Amino acid sequence: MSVAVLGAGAFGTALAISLSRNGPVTLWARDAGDMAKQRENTARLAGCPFPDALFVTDDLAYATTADTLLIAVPTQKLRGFLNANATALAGKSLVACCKGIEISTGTGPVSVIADVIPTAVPAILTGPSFARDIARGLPTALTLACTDDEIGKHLQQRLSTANLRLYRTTDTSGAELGGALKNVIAIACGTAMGAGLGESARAALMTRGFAEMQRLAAHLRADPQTLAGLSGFGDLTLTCTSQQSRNYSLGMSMGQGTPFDPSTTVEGAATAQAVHQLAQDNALDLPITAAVAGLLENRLDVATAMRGLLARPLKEE
Ligand SMILES: NC(=O)C1=CN([C@@H]2O[C@H](COP(=O)(O)OP(=O)(O)OC[C@H]3O[C@@H](n4cnc5c(N)ncnc54)[C@H](O)[C@@H]3O)[C@@H](O)[C@H]2O)C=CC1
Ligand SMILES: O=C(CO)COP(=O)(O)O
Repeated sequence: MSVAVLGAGAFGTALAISLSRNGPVTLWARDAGDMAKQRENTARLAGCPFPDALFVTDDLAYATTADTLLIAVPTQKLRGFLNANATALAGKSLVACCKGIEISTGTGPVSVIADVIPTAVPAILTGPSFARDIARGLPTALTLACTDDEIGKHLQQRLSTANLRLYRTTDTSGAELGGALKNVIAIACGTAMGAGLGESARAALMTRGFAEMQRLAAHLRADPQTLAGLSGFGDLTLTCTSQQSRNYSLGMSMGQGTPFDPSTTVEGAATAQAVHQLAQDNALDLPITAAVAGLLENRLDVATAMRGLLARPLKEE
């Protein structure tokens, strides 16, 4: 099984570095720039040199001769990327390596792939992992979700390494929801910590945020077990507790009232908007998501958002 990673941001580069410890891997970038010469992605993942088995190219036709393609572009860019390259991607195993819900459709990456490239076998690789940890070969466990279990088994074998352990599921819906929704809750947690509301408040937001994740997943008929696994609870834990997370860091800036670089990829911002819309359309009660959407759209300030959450009617857990 030959592998190429399409998209050379931090995560795509880290995956390509990690997988090339198993055998040859192609990393495709729109603008390969000096990466091939420098043998390093200095813009997105500085300090992580490329192994010899990693080949960098900006030739998509060449990269897509691999039979397994990992797509690591941000969720809101995925449809455009697929549409632009539909012919080359037809009939392939396409593994989404992004976390989010598309604003225009309210669906996740697996559904977007199935919609644009119906002949492809879509899958998703998701779970708790920072790009830098993966690139350094630190121990990591992720979820590989593919509705076709036989193909899922092949992908699990090929994409696991000595330090990157993949667990398998056929519940693509649960896996993509966990990865998308935890980012929204991480923004909420970062905001609380940035505003000095304390670690007890963060624990409350994580727990009640997880309840929101489960509520939406149940509504969309995802398996609750998936949400309790690496792609849900696991990634929620990592992202809500680490300043390495861009979602958490955006929240910290909002809580502190400090500026944040708008060019940073923060998937939870668009996903908060998409999920808030989904909740409204389906009469679902997702108050933390609503608060994050309100903060991001400047409809709410932090104090008002927190007061609103605390003043909700008391209920059973
Ligand atoms: N950075 C991390 O630690 C992790 C990131 N992820 C996920 O990986 C996805 C990508 O994030 P990062 O790599 O961190 O972002 P990044 O901001 O480092 O890179 C995004 C890359 O996508 C490329 N890109 C954007 N639109 C494109 C298009 N139409 N065609 C080709 N390339 C395009 C950009 O040029 C850039 O290289 C996100 O969904 C993120 O949630 C998942 C786990 C860990
Ligand atoms: O998804 C991630 C960790 O699992 C990376 O988080 P950020 O996108 O918030 O940096």
